[in-house]
Amino acid sequence: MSEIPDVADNNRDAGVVEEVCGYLMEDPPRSYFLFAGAGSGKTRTLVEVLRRMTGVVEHEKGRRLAGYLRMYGRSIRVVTYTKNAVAVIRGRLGDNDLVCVSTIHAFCWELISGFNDDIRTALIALKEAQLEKETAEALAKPRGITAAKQRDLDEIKQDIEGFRRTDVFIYHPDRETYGPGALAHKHVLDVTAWLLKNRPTLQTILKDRHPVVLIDESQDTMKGMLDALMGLAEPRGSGLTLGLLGDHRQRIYTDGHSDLPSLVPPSWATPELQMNHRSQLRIVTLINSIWGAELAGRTQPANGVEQHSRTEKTGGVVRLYVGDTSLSPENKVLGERWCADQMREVSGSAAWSQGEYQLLALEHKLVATRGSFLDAFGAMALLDPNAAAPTGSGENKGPAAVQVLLNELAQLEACVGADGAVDEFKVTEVFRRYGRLDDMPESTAERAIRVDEMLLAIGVFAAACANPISTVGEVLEPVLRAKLFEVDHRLSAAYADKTPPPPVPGRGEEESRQDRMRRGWCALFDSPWNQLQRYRTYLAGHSILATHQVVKGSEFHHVMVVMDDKLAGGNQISYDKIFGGTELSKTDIDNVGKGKETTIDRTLRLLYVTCSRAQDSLALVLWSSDPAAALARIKDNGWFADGEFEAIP
Ligand SMILES: Nc1ncnc2c1ncn2[C@@H]1O[C@H](COP(=O)(O)OP(=O)(O)OP(=O)(O)O)[C@@H](O)[C@H]1O
Repeated sequence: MSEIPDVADNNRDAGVVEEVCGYLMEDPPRSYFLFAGAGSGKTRTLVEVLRRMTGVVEHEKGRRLAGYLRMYGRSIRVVTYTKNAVAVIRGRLGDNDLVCVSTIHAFCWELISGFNDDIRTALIALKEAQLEKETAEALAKPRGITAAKQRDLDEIKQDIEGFRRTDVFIYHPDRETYGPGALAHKHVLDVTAWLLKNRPTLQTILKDRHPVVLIDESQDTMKGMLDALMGLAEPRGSGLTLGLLGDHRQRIYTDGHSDLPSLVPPSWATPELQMNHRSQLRIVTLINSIWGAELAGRTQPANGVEQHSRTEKTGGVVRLYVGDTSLSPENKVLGERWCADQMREVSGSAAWSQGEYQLLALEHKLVATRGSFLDAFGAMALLDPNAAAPTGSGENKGPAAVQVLLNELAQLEACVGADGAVDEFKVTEVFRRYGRLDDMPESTAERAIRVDEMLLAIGVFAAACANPISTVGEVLEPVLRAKLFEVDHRLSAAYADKTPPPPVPGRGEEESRQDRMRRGWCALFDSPWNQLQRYRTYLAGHSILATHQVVKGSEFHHVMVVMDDKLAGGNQISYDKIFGGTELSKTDIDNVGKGKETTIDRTLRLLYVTCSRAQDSLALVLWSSDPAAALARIKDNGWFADGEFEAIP
């Protein structure tokens, strides 16, 4: 074959940048939905469009648009899903005052901050609608409004009263805000969506500041905001032009619209990227077949662009290994090691034997088991189920009450050598960083006593850290006794409380928040200290272990996807159903009948996202409740060729 068709093939999307620029510069501009599949280089496309539209790259119409934006003090708004994506786009664009890039939370807050009366009205309207809906739903049930339900309804009424009494609302897109008037992240999106629909002034402000809004990962963007913006962009020429980038096959959050492509108005342009620049051919064909599969229990349409791999990426290895889910966690880890050895052989890549592959697991608990920090993770999840695990947004801080363990003590531990020796210079730096040297006693004698007390405590701390069997409680003891750092009052109170943990609630039994927290504290103090380090690494996203949900936008040469429904909890996802080891449930069948989203739909998308992270080789490990049945179905469904799947011995 000559080289010309190859180049042409790899460049099949080359015209899309110009095509999109064309839509945005038509008079009036035309909104568009860019279908950008996995690894299609959507960030690059977005940046290239922006560079042309703002006159960075020579472009006649772009120069005119830049002049117009500058004259009216306007800019193009780009909304991304994570802060990381903001940094990537800003980095690639350089200094460009005609483009404003932010997350959706920062965008919304910029629009509404300071409009306290409007925020209050919106919050009250939203809560009143919720109250009305929940009351009607409860009344429709045979038992009517139960005592527990009444408590919930009263809480909503109290919230409404609280809003009425609030003068000023506060918020920060990058952290939790506390205290009177503090808004939660979700509130800010709901309020902005409500105001954009109901307040013409805000509509005018938006159009006046940002006549063009481009939204990345639109399949996962909160429905309410998307609806409000799509409403404002209609009819064409209304003063707001929208560009949505997305891939509905990669939707993994429930916030987004379930079938965005079908909602796109017919007047919009729908350009498509067909290339997958990331993965080798075999991986691209696998993800194409996964998406195209006709599976029992599937309700979502198989619409979307069939992807093409780059012409030089002709290889790639995929394997599916199936084992018995009733094995112990230890045996499963051994089984996964066996799979990695097989991958080493079939792919010829040493990365598989050197632990240099990315393990993607369905669930945080599974990751914590594989990463040997289950006790610490379990305790954190009891203390604050919403903050214990990393999330897709990159906001991974862990429960607020234990921050001293995750920050100050981690830094203090870094001053301790493997032999338990303490680097006093570094220790002083850590104390200075946290302002702990500011209020040392004035008098020399008292100062010397305090220094001795601190050094003694640091010595005990260092010895406890160096001892591999120390618990969190043991390491914490000298820190609290000598008041080395400022500690959240909940942590010190829990430590001082020596009552035993309440019993674990039975199946279906409700547990009060206090009991759950007390169990969490006791479990945390008893957890091995060395697990915290692994937990911190995981939280920060630096671990080779990750859950499917947090790998949005990432890519890795070698990927092992571990699928174990047993550890997943809940019934939102089931790989075993997709691969045939478990039958569909009655609810699944009912949902299919009603055309509602099913477990199969959700799982298929998660599988699509995880598989499409791999560049060169991909191992799927399924822990099934019926490995023989699953293997028989896998043989039939055609995703894998003979020799590409086998049982884990
Ligand atoms: N035009 C191109 N030519 C060569 N390589 C490209 C091109 N566009 C993107 N790539 C490479 O392909 C890979 C995937 O690109 P990128 O991560 O931007 O895709 P994406 O569309 O954001 O994917 P996903 O939605 O799956 O996260 C990257 O390694 C990138 O450098």
